[in-house]
Amino acid sequence: MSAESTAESNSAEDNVAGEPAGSDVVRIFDTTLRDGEQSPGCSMNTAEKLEVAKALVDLGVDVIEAGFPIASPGDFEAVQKIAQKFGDQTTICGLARCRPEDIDRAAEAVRDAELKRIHVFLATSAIHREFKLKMDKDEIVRRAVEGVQRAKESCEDIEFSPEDAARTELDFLCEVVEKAIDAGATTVNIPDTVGYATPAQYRQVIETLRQRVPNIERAIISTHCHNDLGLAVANSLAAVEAGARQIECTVNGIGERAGNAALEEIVMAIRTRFDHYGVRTNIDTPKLCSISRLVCTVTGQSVQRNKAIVGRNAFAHEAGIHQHGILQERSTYEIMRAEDVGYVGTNLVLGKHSGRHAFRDRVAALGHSLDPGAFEQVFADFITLADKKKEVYDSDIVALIEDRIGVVEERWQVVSFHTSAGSGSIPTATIELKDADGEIHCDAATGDGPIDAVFNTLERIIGIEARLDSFEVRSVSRGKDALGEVNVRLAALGRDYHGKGVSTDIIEAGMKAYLKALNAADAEKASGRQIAEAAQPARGV
Ligand SMILES: CC(=O)SCCNC(=O)CCNC(=O)[C@H](O)C(C)(C)COP(=O)(O)OP(=O)(O)OC[C@H]1O[C@@H](n2cnc3c(N)ncnc32)[C@H](O)[C@@H]1OP(=O)(O)O
Ligand SMILES: CC(C)C(=O)C(=O)O
Repeated sequence: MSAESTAESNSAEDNVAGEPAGSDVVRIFDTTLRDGEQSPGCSMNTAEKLEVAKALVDLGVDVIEAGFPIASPGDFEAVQKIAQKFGDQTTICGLARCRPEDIDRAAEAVRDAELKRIHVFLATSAIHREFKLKMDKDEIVRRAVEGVQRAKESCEDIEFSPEDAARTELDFLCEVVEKAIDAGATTVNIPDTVGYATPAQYRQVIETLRQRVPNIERAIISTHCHNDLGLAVANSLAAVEAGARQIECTVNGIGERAGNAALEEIVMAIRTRFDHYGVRTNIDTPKLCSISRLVCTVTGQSVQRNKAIVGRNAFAHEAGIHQHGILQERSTYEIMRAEDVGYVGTNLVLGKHSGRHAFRDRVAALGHSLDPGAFEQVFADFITLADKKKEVYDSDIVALIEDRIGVVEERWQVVSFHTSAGSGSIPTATIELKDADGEIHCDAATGDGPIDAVFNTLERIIGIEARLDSFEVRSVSRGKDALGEVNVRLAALGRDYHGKGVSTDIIEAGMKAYLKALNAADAEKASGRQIAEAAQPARGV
């Protein structure tokens, strides 16, 4: 039976969210930009968040939790811009504590979205009540109800989360959920905040809510599972078996501590095991790998090679017996097709004589849509690369696209560079950079090796001292002339920055990566200067 035919056979009884009760659609609520961003080292700027939001819309997620607007002006701005830009295509959600100021700020941030949601949360477990919130059960219920009611004044679509639900006494959880629905919640999310649940136990929590909460059919039951014991995906799927119809998850499973349930794993488990779950999602699965790589690029955090669905080895077969089986019949060792998740292999592609039409087709087939300006830049990079390299692969094109992602304003650009190194000589770099006003700055420095010398020279010209925390280099495709990709992470001006660069010359790739990170630091330094200047009383008036 196809997913579509099952969808048609649903019961017609509607809940207040307009979804048929017992619907076979599992909504994907993506929280990469909120819980994912809470992961150490994963913070993103507004331009990067907009880039990820666009990819999430293209992927087909049902809800984007774009941030926690009260947390900072930057968070507010990102949620507001995402709401303005994408709020007519998918639901944009802002998170709020059960506090009037949080709820009003979240309401303001999502106001311009046609499809909007406010997500209010309050912890309900005994540990959180006693030690964190210092509230008794009555106060929790009162604050939860007041929070939902206040949110309801500015938005129809309200989600309520009893934080740490999986460790909450079941009787009390049922009471809070019932009152939150009566107050107007259209989705009730049951978080396993600390990743403590097991699949059987979590399944039982959802079943109990469905049996004991009299108004439960008026809301969608949602999951939000953390991965502290590596059970986030298994727990989310167990909840689907029990009737949950929204899953909160993040791309690559990033998030607080060990992370959240990984979106790509949830989606492919539901799709691949339709025979078991009998439900479907709205996700365009061939875009899974490209969004995974996008999130790696903007956060500077790569996924491990053996990561399910999106890891480099997810469809690689090394052992002879497996290769033999695959050659006879693919399904002997593969339960899904690489093309169904947009896995980028090493297909030989285009050459320097290829035109824009063929290149645009290939970019689309790789799961990317570029605006005309970015397309022209990537096409120019491709022609330059095809001139240098005998064979250009899909993975090279992906690297070129990602090299352009998140590049908003490059305050400093390379005009030329030269390095010298070798035994018996002192490694030296000489670099010319152009600043935002077009002025050329040239300097030279030495280092422990040519890369160190390049980094020291960049710091001297830009005037920012940085500490290099990590430097990773990998080959993007095969062959000695392969593109090298360098990822750096550095600390400067009290913050962490990361950058990625690609080139067939790994010294140049390292320079591009370090410059991207220093450009981001310098942009923040400049905006800090502007704020400080604006705060000064005007002089000479
Ligand atoms: C499980 C989750 O992922 S929840 C989301 C977590 N995300 C974040 O925390 C985002 C980043 N956080 C922040 O920027 C800040 O913590 C802020 C702006 C939200 C709050 O900052 P502050 O006002 O300085 O408070 P601080 O974070 O130190 O303490 C939290 C306060 O909120 C209260 N609180 C926590 N959760 C809730 C809630 N759901 N509803 C109402 N109050 C709550 C705490 O009891 C504490 O109150 P107190 O200040 O009266 O003691
Ligand atoms: C705000 C809630 C849903 C949360 O992030 C958690 O409980 O982990």
